[in-house]
Amino acid sequence: MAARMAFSRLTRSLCEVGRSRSLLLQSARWVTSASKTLTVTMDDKTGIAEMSLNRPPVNSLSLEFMTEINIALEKLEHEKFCRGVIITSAIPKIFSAGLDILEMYQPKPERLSEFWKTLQDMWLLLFGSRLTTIAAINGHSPAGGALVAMSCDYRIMAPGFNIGLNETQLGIVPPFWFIDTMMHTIGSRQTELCCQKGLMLSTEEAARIGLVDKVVPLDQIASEAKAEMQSWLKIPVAAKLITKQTIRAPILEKLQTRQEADVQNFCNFAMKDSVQKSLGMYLENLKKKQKE
Ligand SMILES: CCCCC/C=C/C(=O)SCCNC(=O)CCNC(=O)[C@H](O)C(C)(C)COP(=O)(O)OP(=O)(O)OC[C@H]1O[C@@H](n2cnc3c(N)ncnc32)[C@H](O)[C@@H]1OP(=O)(O)O
Repeated sequence: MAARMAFSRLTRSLCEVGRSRSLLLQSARWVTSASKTLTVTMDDKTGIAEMSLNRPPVNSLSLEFMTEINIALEKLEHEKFCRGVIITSAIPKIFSAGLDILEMYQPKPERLSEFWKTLQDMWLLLFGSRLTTIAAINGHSPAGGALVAMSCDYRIMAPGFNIGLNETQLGIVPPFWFIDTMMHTIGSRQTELCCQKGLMLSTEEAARIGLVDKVVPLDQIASEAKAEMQSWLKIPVAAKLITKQTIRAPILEKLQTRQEADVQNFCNFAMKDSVQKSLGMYLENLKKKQKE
């Protein structure tokens, strides 16, 4: 029921944004069509898919982009030959800048709630995926970008970048399920330190506290992610999946049982004058930084 509702929301969002994002089976590989912002390929010999994010300038997660990601994730989830997916970025030095702040700044209320539902769906799909998921983090990964990475089963990151839930630095609060995902990854003490201070950790710092599992040079990220995936795919699939579900089900259920309330909370919070002011100032600083 919940999955059907999520899927119908996805379809509705897609119609609303008026863009067609079908995945086509071309000979042995799945590829995205009609889209420059997401490329999904599947190696039918190994069952390993790669999803490459390509929304310049910084892979920020807009309603349309997340809708596209969700449709691709749904498709891979139901593709019986697919066993694992590697998520990476096609944009140099940026994995994802997180949520598109422009979606939250001076928003239209209807679009704002659709935006949040679509983000919830993305997290539910990724964190709850039957597939083995690996984030090949080849660039900076703040906030929503870190959420995508933390929702995967394994994280490989190149040196020289930053990752973390930096929401408090923007004067906003990380939602409970962002925090839960981080607690699941690094435990509650480290999560509290990271989230209260809105820390953006270097790759090495992130590896030290287990936010990242492996550090490899940028030019080896793709091959290392594939090698790591192969080792995960050797584990008996049912045993691995049931274990994953046992660990993640309570975390998923917490959001599933209060999705509507969470949307309402977010919209009320985002529309507050003080939050709008913080977001406006943050956007201005980003632009100023560019001119300096
Ligand atoms: C209300 C409750 C919500 C709670 C949950 C919130 C979750 C989030 O994800 S909030 C978003 C948090 N993200 C960030 O704080 C990242 C901000 N961006 C950066 O730190 C940097 O842009 C960078 C490290 C990702 C990349 O740096 P650089 O390569 O130097 O690129 P620029 O800073 O010059 O940015 C280029 C261009 O992109 C715009 N931009 C950057 N991030 C975002 C974003 N998240 N959303 C929308 N737009 C973004 C930036 O303003 C520049 O725009 P132009 O000046 O128009 O070129």
